[in-house]
Amino acid sequence: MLIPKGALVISCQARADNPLHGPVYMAAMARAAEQGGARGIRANGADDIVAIRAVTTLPIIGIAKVWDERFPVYITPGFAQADEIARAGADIIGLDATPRPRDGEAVEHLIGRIRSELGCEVFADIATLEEGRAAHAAGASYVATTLSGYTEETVSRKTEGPDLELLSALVAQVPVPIVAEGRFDTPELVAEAFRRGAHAVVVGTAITNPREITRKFVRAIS
Ligand SMILES: CC(=O)N[C@H](C=O)[C@@H](O)[C@H](O)[C@H](O)COP(=O)(O)O
Repeated sequence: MLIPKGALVISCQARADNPLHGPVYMAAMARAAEQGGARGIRANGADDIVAIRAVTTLPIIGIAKVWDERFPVYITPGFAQADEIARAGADIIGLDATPRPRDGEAVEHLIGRIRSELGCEVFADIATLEEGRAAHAAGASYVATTLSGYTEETVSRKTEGPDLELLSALVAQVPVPIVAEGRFDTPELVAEAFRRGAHAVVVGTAITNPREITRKFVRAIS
């Protein structure tokens, strides 16, 4: 297992409209995260992954976001994207493991192919306990709460903070390393995730998105 128990993983992602978009900035973010004690990096797209791979030996959870208005699934929807990010240097392939429609094969099949053909661990982003169970049954190496609050089924449960209830339910009922991800935006919430039995915690926006961090401060004074 590449992500050690107790690891803080930092998600280094910036979309095209973000001033920090681009491999140079994301590689610098990854180096800063490593110097700060991160034990894994989550990154999007082959260009960023190549640049991050060149500056760190930390395990990389690679994802490839592809937006297609015909399908709700955008995190590594198919094998072609998984193959591309594995070649770029990702050790672990992160993907949307919900059963929602996607441009490609069924997720169970996709998980099996990533393991057997690419030899990579699979990091399953899910939104419900049932989806966590199914991802484990399909052979995922890690199950993460990433998509809670972001699928049609769970959007009504989206709170400002993370979905701690889902985290606890997964830890109790799904026998695979459970990763806390999504809106863990304070050190206290990260500590709470570990108290609840998380194997690792992924933090993104609160550490690597200065624009959102600034907005949070500005909201507090306006
Ligand atoms: C729902 C979705 O697409 N989540 C994405 C997955 O890669 C990222 O946009 C998040 O930043 C990441 O999951 C980390 O979460 P947070 O930024 O809340 O710490």
